[in-house]
Amino acid sequence: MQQERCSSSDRPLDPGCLLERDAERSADRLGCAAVDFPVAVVLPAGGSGERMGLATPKQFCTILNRPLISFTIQAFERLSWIGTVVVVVAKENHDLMLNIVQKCNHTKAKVVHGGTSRHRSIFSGLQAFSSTTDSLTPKPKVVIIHDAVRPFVEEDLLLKITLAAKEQGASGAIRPLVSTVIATTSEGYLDHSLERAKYRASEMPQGFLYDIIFQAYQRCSEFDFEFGTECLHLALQYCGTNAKLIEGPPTLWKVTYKRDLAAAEAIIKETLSMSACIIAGAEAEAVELAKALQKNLNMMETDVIQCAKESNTEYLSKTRNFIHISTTASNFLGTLDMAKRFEDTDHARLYPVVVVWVQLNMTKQSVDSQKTDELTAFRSLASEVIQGNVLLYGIQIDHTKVPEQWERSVERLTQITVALIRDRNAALTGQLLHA
Ligand SMILES: Nc1ccn([C@@H]2O[C@H](COP(=O)(O)OP(=O)(O)OP(=O)(O)O)[C@@H](O)[C@H]2O)c(=O)n1
Ligand SMILES: O=C(CO)[C@H](O)[C@H](O)COP(=O)(O)O
Repeated sequence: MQQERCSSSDRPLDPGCLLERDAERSADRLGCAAVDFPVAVVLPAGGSGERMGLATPKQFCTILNRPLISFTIQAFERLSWIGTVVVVVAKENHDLMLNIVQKCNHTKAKVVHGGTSRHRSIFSGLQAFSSTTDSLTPKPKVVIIHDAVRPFVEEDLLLKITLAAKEQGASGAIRPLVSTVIATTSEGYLDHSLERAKYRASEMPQGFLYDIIFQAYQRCSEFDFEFGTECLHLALQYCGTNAKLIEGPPTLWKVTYKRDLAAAEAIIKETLSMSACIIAGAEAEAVELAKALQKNLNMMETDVIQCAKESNTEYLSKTRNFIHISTTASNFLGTLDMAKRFEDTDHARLYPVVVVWVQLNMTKQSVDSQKTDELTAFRSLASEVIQGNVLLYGIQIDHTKVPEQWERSVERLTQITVALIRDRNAALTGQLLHA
């Protein structure tokens, strides 16, 4: 197997850690070493998403075929040092949530019913651990509370929050304020403004010694339950625990309005488009095209390999984008094999896998009937594998020995490939485009 790889040192970190990268694997090892006490999570997901203005509560809105809440659960579940993830939902969404848990295979998730306010829902989630009969949810030392609608939480921050909560009793993520906060008079005039540099926005996740936050909720007032928005405040007011504040990244923001869903989708798509694997076979022209494509795809981390053998599964953990170059007209058996394998394995369960079949035409001799058969077969394969979350596209490119013409074709091939990978548009699968 041949392997060539572009440098990745100047690339941004994954928001939401969608793919298992080396840095995360080592962070998880660090997490395991540093966290030698039980940690659990409560995800309040019992709201109705009024400000989103959709019939479906925002935590159940889908991004790339998967409910938003599943991304958030996965951000915790993938960490070996985190135990049970209690998901708190409204009673009427119980079955919906159980279906999501089953379909997305969220093995650490436990679903409980929430209340009429966020604080009531969080308290319900905490009570799941105080049951003496349920051995599935033993009481943790530290509990992380995180809004179900903040899908991009990374391991290093979770680790800091957890360790600070263990030391101080409470901890929370903060961000600098974007706008200045002002107080208004009852007549709608400016009363005074706060000195922005002195204040921070309180975000999530927050971490607590379980006993402290549980006691704070037991002691807090009906007014707190109904109108309060800050768990850290409850820990301070009712248990005298001053939270340690930790600055988090901008990706912690809460999906609140419709535009936030679009932004979350864009972040996920961008992250999934950061790498690709080009499978070129052994033929000289295909290898030449693979190298030209790799050079043009310089904004992505790319590997060129000869074949996608079952024994060689290393490439699977690195990317969810595959470009298969074949020179034999009408022969997409290799692509078929690969697409089927993704469908059969778990690789496409959480994120759609893109397979771009590049057909390098060495001659222009294929007759129209042959082309129609080929397209029909390709479309039927694409509609089959999309059931397993594999998005299959085709691009034809004519080989030419005229350098300028070839360069233009390769440039077009690059642009179409990038557009298909970035957009992950299900409606375009089964199309045979021409570069
Ligand atoms: N009774 C409630 C209300 C809110 N939440 C959860 O608390 C988190 C943050 O709240 P927010 O963004 O306000 O969600 P919603 O209440 O759903 O939105 P809105 O205020 O626009 O109605 C969300 O994950 C939401 O599902 C909850 O578990 N139980
Ligand atoms: O980040 C917070 C906790 O400190 C917010 O207060 C929390 O997400 C509440 O959500 P909302 O008030 O918008 O329902």
